[in-house]
Amino acid sequence: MNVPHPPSRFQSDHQAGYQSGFGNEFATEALPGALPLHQNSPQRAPCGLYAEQLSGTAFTAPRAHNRRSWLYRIRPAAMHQPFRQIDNGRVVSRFDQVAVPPNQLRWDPLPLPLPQDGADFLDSWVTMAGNGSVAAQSGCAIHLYAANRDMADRYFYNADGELLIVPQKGRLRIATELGLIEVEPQEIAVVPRGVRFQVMLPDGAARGYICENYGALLRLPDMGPIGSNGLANPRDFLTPRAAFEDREGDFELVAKFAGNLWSARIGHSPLDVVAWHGNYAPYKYDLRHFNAIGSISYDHPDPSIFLVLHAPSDTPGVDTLDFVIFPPRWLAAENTFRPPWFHRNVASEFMGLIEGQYDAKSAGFRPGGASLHNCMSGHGPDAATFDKASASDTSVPHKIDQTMAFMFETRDVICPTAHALASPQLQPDYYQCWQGFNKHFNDEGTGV
Ligand SMILES: O=C(O)Cc1cc(O)ccc1O
Ligand SMILES: [Fe+2]
Repeated sequence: MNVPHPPSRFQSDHQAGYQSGFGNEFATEALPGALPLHQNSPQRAPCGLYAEQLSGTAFTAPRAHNRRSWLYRIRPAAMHQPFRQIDNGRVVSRFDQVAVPPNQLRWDPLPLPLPQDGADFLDSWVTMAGNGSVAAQSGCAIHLYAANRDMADRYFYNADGELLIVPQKGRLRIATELGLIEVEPQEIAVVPRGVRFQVMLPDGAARGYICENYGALLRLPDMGPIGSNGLANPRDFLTPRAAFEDREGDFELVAKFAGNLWSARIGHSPLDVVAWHGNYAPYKYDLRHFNAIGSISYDHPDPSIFLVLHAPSDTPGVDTLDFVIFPPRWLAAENTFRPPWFHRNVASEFMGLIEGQYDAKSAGFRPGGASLHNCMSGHGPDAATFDKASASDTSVPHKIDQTMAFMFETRDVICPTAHALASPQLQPDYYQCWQGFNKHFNDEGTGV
């Protein structure tokens, strides 16, 4: 049933403004005086609003990691009809159902939906792979989206994890309870577990990647000997100012909870938070601001040097999830094989490409595509890249430009879904890129 609703009236104190800093204690109000001062839960909150706490970590988490926000809203979040289970579509949350091949895997980009097969951001999720467990709050799922419809009159929240959204094509306008985030390709957005939101597509269509992090909240890495500056700088992370819509109608609230999708009717927009304060909030980051650090002498550092955000495990130094990028940068290492080397890792690697070409692959890894190299599966430069880099002049620096690749790297094996293994986008001949290596070996002792 299509009931016309009044147009969205999204009100913000600074429509285009964000607050800067990673995990800061923010305070923001879309109406002057809506935020109570010096107390969270006054007997009667200002402007007739309801006060509500949203916790992202245990109440007793150490102060440095404790994340919660206080929301001052037109109606409490509890006010909606009961949820009923709906079809999960192509969203998968269990990864123990498929025998995981140790093969290197690569996929072409997902086609955008045809106009007649309209799909909004949420409809369009296709789970490609994942690990861990929603119930144990550890691991992650990796989804692709390819959408061509706004999420009009429906809203979503994910109780299973925070969402790291990596647009590859088209902008996203993510209206959340805590304010509006607009992202374009080369930017990322993170929507915390539980935060309700709606996604609009200003360009009519959009495609990208989502990492659903079931584990500890993503955070900035410690930097050790790098020092106090570099990599992703905290002030480049932007959190929206309070913005709200006061909108009544017959709307849908979709929840992802315990691995399944659920739908409830709601008679008002849940994006009705007029003011909030705290440090549990969505944010965005422009990957082009990443301060890439690399070798200025010889050899190629481990890709952990390009870590943007990570979700630590309970084992010091071992992450459940790393988000790593391969941005434009100068390569200056002398007498060095400069592209990614051949390797096998204990960790598992799911890669995507936002723009351009990735320096380990001469062809076949396309923007919007994906690759998966699991625990101890050999991979690295393809034969053409190896030949070129082995012959290049390393006495001069070389700029890798107009590219942005990324990697979701995990401690646990990344298990592809049945859908991903049967996908028409799967490249059956990917292994061929490592078949053309010539034998250079000679036993006379001095190289090739
Ligand atoms: O596999 C890849 O292309 C990612 C990667 C890049 C690199 O420079 C070193 C190791 C690594 O896994
Ligand atoms: Fe790798």
